[in-house]
Amino acid sequence: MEIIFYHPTFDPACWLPALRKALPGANVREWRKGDDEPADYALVWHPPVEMLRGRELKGVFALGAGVDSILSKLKAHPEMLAQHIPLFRLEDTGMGLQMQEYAVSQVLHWFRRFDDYQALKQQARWLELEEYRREDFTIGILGAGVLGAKVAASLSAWGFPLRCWSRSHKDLPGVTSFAGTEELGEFLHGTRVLINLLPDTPATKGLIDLNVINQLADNSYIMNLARGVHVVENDLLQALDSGKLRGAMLDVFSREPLPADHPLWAHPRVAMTPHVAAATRADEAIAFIAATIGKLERGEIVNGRVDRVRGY
Ligand SMILES: NC(=O)C1=CN([C@@H]2O[C@H](COP(=O)(O)OP(=O)(O)OC[C@H]3O[C@@H](n4cnc5c(N)ncnc54)[C@H](OP(=O)(O)O)[C@@H]3O)[C@@H](O)[C@H]2O)C=CC1
Ligand SMILES: O=CC(=O)O
Repeated sequence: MEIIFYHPTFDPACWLPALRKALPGANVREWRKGDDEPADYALVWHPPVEMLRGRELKGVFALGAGVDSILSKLKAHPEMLAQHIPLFRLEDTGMGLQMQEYAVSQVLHWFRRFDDYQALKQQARWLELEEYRREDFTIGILGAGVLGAKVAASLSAWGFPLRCWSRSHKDLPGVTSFAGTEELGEFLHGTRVLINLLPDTPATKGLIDLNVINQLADNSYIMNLARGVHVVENDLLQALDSGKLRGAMLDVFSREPLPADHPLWAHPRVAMTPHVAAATRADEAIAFIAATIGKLERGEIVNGRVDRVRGY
């Protein structure tokens, strides 16, 4: 079995030996420009078109959870990957726990008003603020897939009222489920903390705009852990300035790296991280890929296949 690997930033010296160990019998090589030798599987992130074009692969694995970049490239270059070649993505592989750490720590930060106390500290003011009550701190999670469900489970342990919004209804313990555009308004009404874990698809781009934000509870918070294109950044800034939103925690942006002159950098009630909410962990990703290839070779059912029409 021949496997080709391409990632613009991952170190092949770390990945290739680990892949060879997990897939004994497979020849794993780093794909380099000009390599058109046969391959059975490709493991990729932001692959050049010429790497995949014309290959009769048994499967392509995206080395991350989101497949928006590869699907948008495919839209521009449909010849890159024939429709019948299955595309897989990483399901959890350690990202769930990272998302839980991120979401829980930030929700508690807002709930215990550490952002307000930090602002008071800047003014050397000793002031006891009114406590927030859990019952006024409903958390709404956009996207209740692999990562959204994990985040919901971790917040549920802290006793917050929880709701999720997805395409289909979910049965998650302690979480009220809403589905489809017809239930979006009900989901937003009363939500105090909005956490975004949707995939980037034509249906979700620009979803978090002023219209959506205005339906949240007053003094609400937004945490974007998915993709920058989900949030209309000017609308977010407007809602922060009007006081509708109390704060935003952003991991992803419409442009990455965020340009140095972008107003989000300077906004006092915006906190941010540089797209690090949940990184691909080599060991767990390789275990998932090796197990999936094993199942594919044996003709078994596998997880993680992307529906290219649906877009995730
Ligand atoms: N910032 C970071 O470091 C990282 C960001 N991510 C982002 O997180 C995203 C989510 O990952 P993951 O949980 O694994 O993805 P999943 O595919 O498992 O979950 C996606 C969820 O979104 C829902 N959904 C999709 N389209 C719509 C729609 N139009 N309306 C309502 N709900 C919709 C799905 O509904 P249904 O269940 O009904 O199909 C599903 O619940 C990734 O696509 C990626 O962009 C991922 C990893 C790291
Ligand atoms: O943003 C990262 C991913 O895995 O998707």
